[in-house]
Amino acid sequence: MGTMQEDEGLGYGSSLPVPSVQEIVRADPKNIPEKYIKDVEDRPKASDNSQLSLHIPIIDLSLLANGDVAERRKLDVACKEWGFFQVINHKCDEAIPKMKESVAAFFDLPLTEKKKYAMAANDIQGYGQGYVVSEDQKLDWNDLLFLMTLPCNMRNVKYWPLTIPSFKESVDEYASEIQRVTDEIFKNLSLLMGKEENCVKELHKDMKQGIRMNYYPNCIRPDLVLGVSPHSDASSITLLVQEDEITALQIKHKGEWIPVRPIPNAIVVNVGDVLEAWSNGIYKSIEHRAVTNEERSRISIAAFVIPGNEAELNPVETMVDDDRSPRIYRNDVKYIDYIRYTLAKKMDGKLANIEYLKLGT
Ligand SMILES: O=C(O)CCC(=O)C(=O)O
Ligand SMILES: [Fe+2]
Repeated sequence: MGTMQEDEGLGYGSSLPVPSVQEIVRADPKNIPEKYIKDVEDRPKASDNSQLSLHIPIIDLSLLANGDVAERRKLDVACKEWGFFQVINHKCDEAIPKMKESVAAFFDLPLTEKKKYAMAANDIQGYGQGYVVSEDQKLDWNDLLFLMTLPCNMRNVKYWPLTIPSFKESVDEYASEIQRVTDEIFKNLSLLMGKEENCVKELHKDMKQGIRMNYYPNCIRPDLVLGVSPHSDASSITLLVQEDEITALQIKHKGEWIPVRPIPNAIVVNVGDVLEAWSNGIYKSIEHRAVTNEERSRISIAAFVIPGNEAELNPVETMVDDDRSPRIYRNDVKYIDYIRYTLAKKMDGKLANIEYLKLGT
């Protein structure tokens, strides 16, 4: 592993150290420190739109892989109207449970052990909390381990808990299976965008994958806190696996928070800000958040597909039409500028981040 990378971090930004929520709950399950109690208007509401969850599109990857045109059209509608879909028949059925077990084994380690993989002051990789940039911001009910996983030369082993026997093997297998699913989705998106099938892949220049492993402790007052505050992802797409029995992820659809009810074994995929820009806003990067519950902790695993630093975020020319869809995104932003901008500010919903990519800002 190159020492340069170890010393300099990813160059994306950093996050301030805060206590482990898992330890706060372990010490006293009744204690919810003030810093985690959201302002009244930001708290999750009990009113529940779970009926709408039934309409979130389901995409069959095996049909996409067979060139099924109807399924490809479903993918188009999913990215335009929802920005979120659940993928079935992806053939990751062995890799997913192994990955979940290894992640659970990590969070089961004693705090002193986990701290050996703590984020360095200049990096977002490692064990810690996400997007903490100011001493007085409200915090999320979440601990995480973030690792760059692909390509292999991006890995920084000092953050990898290799004392867990299965960890590296599970992540290796999971990362490459998720890459296979990603490639299939990108092929289809390229065709939908009127391009050659390798177009979206090439737009990334040096495509990378980073995996955020989230641990959300249970919370005696789920009405006061959020597992993850509303945000959109600074990826091209994100592929998430979660627990089959707990509904926690919510997406903002037509102004309402809608829970994504898990389909056992499915992978939840969402459009990130980068694909929104490439598609000139035709595909939507949707705000989402996660809530907690009183009874059970929850693990989720989010694989972010990330372009190289030098990748340009210009809209693809086939998505721009002076009459029907004039260009609304800038032609002069590189990924590194964008990621630095987003990580430097508090994670406060989608608008602020995506605005940076739009014309006239
Ligand atoms: O845990 C979840 O369901 C959402 C996680 C998420 O949005 C993220 O890690 O970016
Ligand atoms: Fe997210």
